Amino acid sequence: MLANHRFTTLPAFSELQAHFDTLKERHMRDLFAEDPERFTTFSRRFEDILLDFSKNRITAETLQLLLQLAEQAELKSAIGKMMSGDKINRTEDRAVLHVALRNRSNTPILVDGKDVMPDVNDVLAHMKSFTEQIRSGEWKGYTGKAITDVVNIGIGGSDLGPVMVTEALKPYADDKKLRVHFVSNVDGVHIYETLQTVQPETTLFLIASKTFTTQETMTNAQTARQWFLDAAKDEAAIAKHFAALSTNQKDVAKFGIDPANMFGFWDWVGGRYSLWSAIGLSIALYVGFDTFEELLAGAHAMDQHFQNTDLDQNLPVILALVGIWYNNFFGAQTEAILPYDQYMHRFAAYFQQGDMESNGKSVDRDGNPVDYQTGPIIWGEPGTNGQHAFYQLIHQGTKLIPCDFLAPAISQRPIGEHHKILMANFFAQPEALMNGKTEDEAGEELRKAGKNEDEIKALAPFKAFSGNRPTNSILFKKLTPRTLGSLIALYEHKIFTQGIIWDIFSFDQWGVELGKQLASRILPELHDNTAVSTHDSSTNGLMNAFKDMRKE
Ligand SMILES: O=P(O)(O)OC[C@H]1O[C@](O)(CO)[C@@H](O)[C@@H]1O
Repeated sequence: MLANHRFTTLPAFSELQAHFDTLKERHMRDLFAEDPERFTTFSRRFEDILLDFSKNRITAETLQLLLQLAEQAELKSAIGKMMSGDKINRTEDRAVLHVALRNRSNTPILVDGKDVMPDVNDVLAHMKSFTEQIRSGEWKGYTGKAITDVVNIGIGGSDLGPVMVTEALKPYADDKKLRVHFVSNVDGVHIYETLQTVQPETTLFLIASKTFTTQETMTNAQTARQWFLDAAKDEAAIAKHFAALSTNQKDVAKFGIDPANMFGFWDWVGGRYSLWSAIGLSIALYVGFDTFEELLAGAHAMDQHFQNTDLDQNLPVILALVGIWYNNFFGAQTEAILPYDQYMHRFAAYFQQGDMESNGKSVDRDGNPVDYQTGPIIWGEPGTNGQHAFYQLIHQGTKLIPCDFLAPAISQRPIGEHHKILMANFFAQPEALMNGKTEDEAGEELRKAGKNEDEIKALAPFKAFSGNRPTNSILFKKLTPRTLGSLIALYEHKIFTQGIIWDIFSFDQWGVELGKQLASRILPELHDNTAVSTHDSSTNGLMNAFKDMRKE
């Protein structure tokens, strides 16, 4: 069981508040000027990953107090509890063991007294042999042809991780053994457009759903099944073209999927932490099983770092603490994740679910409403695209938006000057956000450009940048499977750390239930043209307008 505490009554919390008052007006430009060692003091390395957090509004004292906060929240003990299979997801009475899925050292991890590792290894072995059969062409479809396309049907955690990772590791699929497609939205457009691009006789469908009851996924799966049967005209052919990634054996069997094609996992794998499980089968099929294992190994290495490294050297802990500093003291509402790597273009979207579904909570572990801020709004797009879209607000808007910049030192696709240009931007943006530009500096530039003093006076306020806007820079050698695994685990553990310190449960997601319940109540009401009057006037009005529009 996790120990409860009231976040705002931890001794370090009030010390941080007092400290904040002394620091809030200080400019990072001055902090850098005062300390030539600032980069060394506020940067950490893990394998090929460098975290520079020196461009934050912190001093050595801030870091010390934040570390005390983590200690007072008993973070170390909480990490130990997660890693050893304690049922820390109390509202669902479950352990939280995505770390077991990538536990490459194979040390036993017990849940209810039973080591989970043999089952984990069995599923990995099953995934491996299946992957090899499909990729080698040994596995034949119902007309005797090899599989060329894999369609993963899933949503949320059963989609976002595989999408993000297959995009990120595209260079590792250069052998072009298989194409992968992802269908998530219940909007029929999504499955329609995907089915336009594949052939029944050479397509493998992966029905990815932890519960195997998710409305969107089951609707898409039934449509895919029907589309397939329209061509194959034989239910026996399903065994060659459908596999299930799920914890729900009963419903998988009901759907008609051969039990030999079911890849299981367990209730202690949270949906948004499941890409390491059977849910990652599309990844393994796309990049090959060895590459998938490297991804697992990278995550495992980060798990060990998180568990065994002192808090002040611990990358996930530092990221988490810096986030708390802005969230709870500066009042920042959002955090941007900005990868300068086109292959990582779904990284922010992935952690939108990872972070917001985990820490979007307003009740503490005692069941009391919290009187402080918890999880931030996560958003972001790859650089440099974002620079030409929303960075204006980050540079000159009224909101404080802490940003994480991520980039590889070595491009997967070194072409001409592209990577150096990309990296020049990666270095320039955090520098600009930190330093800003004073009105005097802006005026001087205008003077040099030939403007007269009246023009300078009129224009300089618009051309000035306040600066003092915080960033973390995460520079890594190359986006290898191992590094990607480590980066994902880095953010996962950041989320865990923040949840522990905020005294909330990060591994349930009750907030998604109400909308689901209402949708299932509304669906039957859409089946005929009868006017609806059972909801509030807005919902009634909208539903009735919908019915009217469809009459015309
Ligand atoms: O894998 P499943 O059971 O289909 O769930 C999909 C997603 O739905 C959610 O439960 C939220 O509705 C997520 O937590 C999960 O990742």
